[in-house]
Amino acid sequence: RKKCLVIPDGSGYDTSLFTIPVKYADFLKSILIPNGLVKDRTHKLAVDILSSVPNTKSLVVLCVLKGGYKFCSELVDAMERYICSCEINMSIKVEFIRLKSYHNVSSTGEVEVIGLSNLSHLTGKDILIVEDIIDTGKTMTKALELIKQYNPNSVQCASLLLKRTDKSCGYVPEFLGFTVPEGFVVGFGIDYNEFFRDFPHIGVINEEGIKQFAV
Ligand SMILES: O=P(O)(O)OC[C@H]1O[C@H](OP(=O)(O)OP(=O)(O)O)[C@H](O)[C@@H]1O
Ligand SMILES: Oc1ncnc2c1N=NC2
Ligand SMILES: [Mg+2]
Ligand SMILES: [Mg+2]
Repeated sequence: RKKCLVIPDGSGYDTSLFTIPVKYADFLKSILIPNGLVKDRTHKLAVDILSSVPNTKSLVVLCVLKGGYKFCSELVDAMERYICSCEINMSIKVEFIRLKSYHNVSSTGEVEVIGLSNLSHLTGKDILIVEDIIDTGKTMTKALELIKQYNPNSVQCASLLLKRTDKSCGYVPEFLGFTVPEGFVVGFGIDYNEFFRDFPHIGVINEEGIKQFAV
């Protein structure tokens, strides 16, 4: 598997070193990956992905909502800039699928497919699934199972984060931004019960936050 950036166990910057939205200030333990580093790493992933599909004329990017939206937007923008500046003849279409399995800090074990956009036009296409984080791997396993039913030409996955956890089913994406230690991460599209998606950095929620926004 290609290299990725390992965020070591015990990492984390003091939140006082960054601008933090007031509404979240008391509910974060630390900043794991600042927004700038997230974007820098994403831009390199865009080049890695395009270098791995030299003869593909059209790529379908399948964004897994809701968590994947910020990473997918940043990744596709970087891919389009590269395609344009290198004068590559290629088109990218973005499609969306909504999968949900988390409640508070745990996977429910069931992956709910919400509002399935018709995936029939994935048949015969080269697909890149884009996710924010892979933890147990249940969501990605479900996504792959769903998509393969439509006989695509190829399927690869890009995930911003991979959690180093013994709960993992062992699935590893073809393209990966960072591996992160145990701990519930939030920000850059990643939520805790729909909170923190708008938080610009990847941070670790604290116990007060887990209580404050529990459902
Ligand atoms: O590998 P897993 O253990 O399945 O966890 C990873 C998945 O869980 C989260 O989605 P969530 O269910 O929170 O829905 P959301 O994307 O709308 O936040 C996250 O965005 C990934 O899709
Ligand atoms: O750490 C996490 N933070 C938010 N959402 C998810 C996480 N792991 N799987 C889903
Ligand atoms: Mg998700
Ligand atoms: Mg979520």
